[in-house]
Amino acid sequence: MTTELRNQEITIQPEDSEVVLSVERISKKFCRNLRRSLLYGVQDIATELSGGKRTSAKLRSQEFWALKDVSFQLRRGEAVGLVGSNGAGKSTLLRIISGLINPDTGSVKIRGRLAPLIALGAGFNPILTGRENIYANMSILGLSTKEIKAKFEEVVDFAEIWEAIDAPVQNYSSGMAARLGFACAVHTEPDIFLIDEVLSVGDVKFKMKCHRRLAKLRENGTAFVLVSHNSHSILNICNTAIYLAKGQLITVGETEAVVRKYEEDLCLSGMEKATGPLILPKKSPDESFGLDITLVCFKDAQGNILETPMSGEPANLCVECFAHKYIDNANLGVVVKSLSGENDRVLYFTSASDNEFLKISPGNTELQIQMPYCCLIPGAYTAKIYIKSGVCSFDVVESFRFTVQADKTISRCLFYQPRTWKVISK
Ligand SMILES: Nc1ncnc2c1ncn2[C@@H]1O[C@H](COP(=O)(O)OP(=O)(O)OP(=O)(O)O)[C@@H](O)[C@H]1O
Repeated sequence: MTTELRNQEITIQPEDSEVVLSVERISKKFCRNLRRSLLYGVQDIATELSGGKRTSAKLRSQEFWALKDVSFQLRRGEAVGLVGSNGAGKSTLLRIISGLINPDTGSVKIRGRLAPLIALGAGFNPILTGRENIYANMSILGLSTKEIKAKFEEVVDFAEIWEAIDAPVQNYSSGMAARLGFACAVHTEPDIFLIDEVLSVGDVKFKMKCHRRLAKLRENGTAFVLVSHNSHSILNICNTAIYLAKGQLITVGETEAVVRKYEEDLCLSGMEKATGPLILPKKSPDESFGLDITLVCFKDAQGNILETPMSGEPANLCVECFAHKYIDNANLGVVVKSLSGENDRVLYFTSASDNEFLKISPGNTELQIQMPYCCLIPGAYTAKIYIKSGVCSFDVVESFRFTVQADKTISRCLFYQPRTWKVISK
């Protein structure tokens, strides 16, 4: 499988008839201060009324870019997932695409009918009945009264709200309102479907029904933009993904690679990205127990220092030490923990448990744990490294922090397992 991650640059091809959605250099700024925000709004209206031009590409005091220069295209039948942490700008992007808010710069081109399913039930009037809301909602989504009449029973059947159809929507449970919102949107048979986190609502049976329906729509050429914090939904539904952070498009490309990059960043965020060798201060003779660890690092098979080991690639964990005397049965131990906190102890090995008793001569020595491949998945780790002889401890490094990266697609599991595939005819 090829892993393709692109940065911000994207070629917009307006002539491509398969393109149903083209988002071109969209930027949107907001102001966190409500009073100022209202003031700017009034100023902008006044400028426009007096024939002037808004300086929309510049930030005023207390404004920030919720989206900056975001471009992408969506073709018929394609599904793109939007990933990014809270406040990254995903919902803002969907709201701009659906026309709920205007961008400050850039444009959105849509070919065909668009159905935004941005907040389930949000498009409903609570005092109107389910029946009345179906008509109101579907006509906003572009269907004629005749078309809605023809689909009405199907919508009610899908939403499974037969007995409550003439009750006001404010009396519906959140699940019922969610089902009705989904049913209205899918039955408009849109060319582009925008879905924001809504697949996580409803019971399992209804979720499965939604997924089946979405698959059918997609077969018929509907394109999707899906926002979800659930990577599994994105991986199962989308063939491409976009990773947003602080309003910027970080990467766009094949779903698994983008989700991996996002999760890697998520896992590393808040902690310093640890790379390179750990050099330890020299010990005075009083502090030493006869053998001092002087350096810990990873090296490749050729002996070059590895800033970050790569999943699936050879990696030698090297421990340099200075011995004051001859030691004939040293035991080197390594305990690796994940800094993401999910897995307590991910690796633990000692030379003694491998029946290797290391002989160390006085002076400088490098001890190597040669690993044909690094089995750790991308993330941040800490290793405790010690050298003992029996119960006598010579030296210990409490925390050697390192980061593992990957240049290939690593499936979402706990370890990386290198493998080859064969077909043997019998
Ligand atoms: N109307 C608004 N006025 C001011 N700031 C806003 C407004 N709408 C959104 N923002 C801010 O813009 C940024 C992007 O918000 P957005 O809702 O698009 O993020 P998101 O990626 O959808 O986050 P989440 O995953 O939490 O839903 C956030 O900092 C948010 O606080």
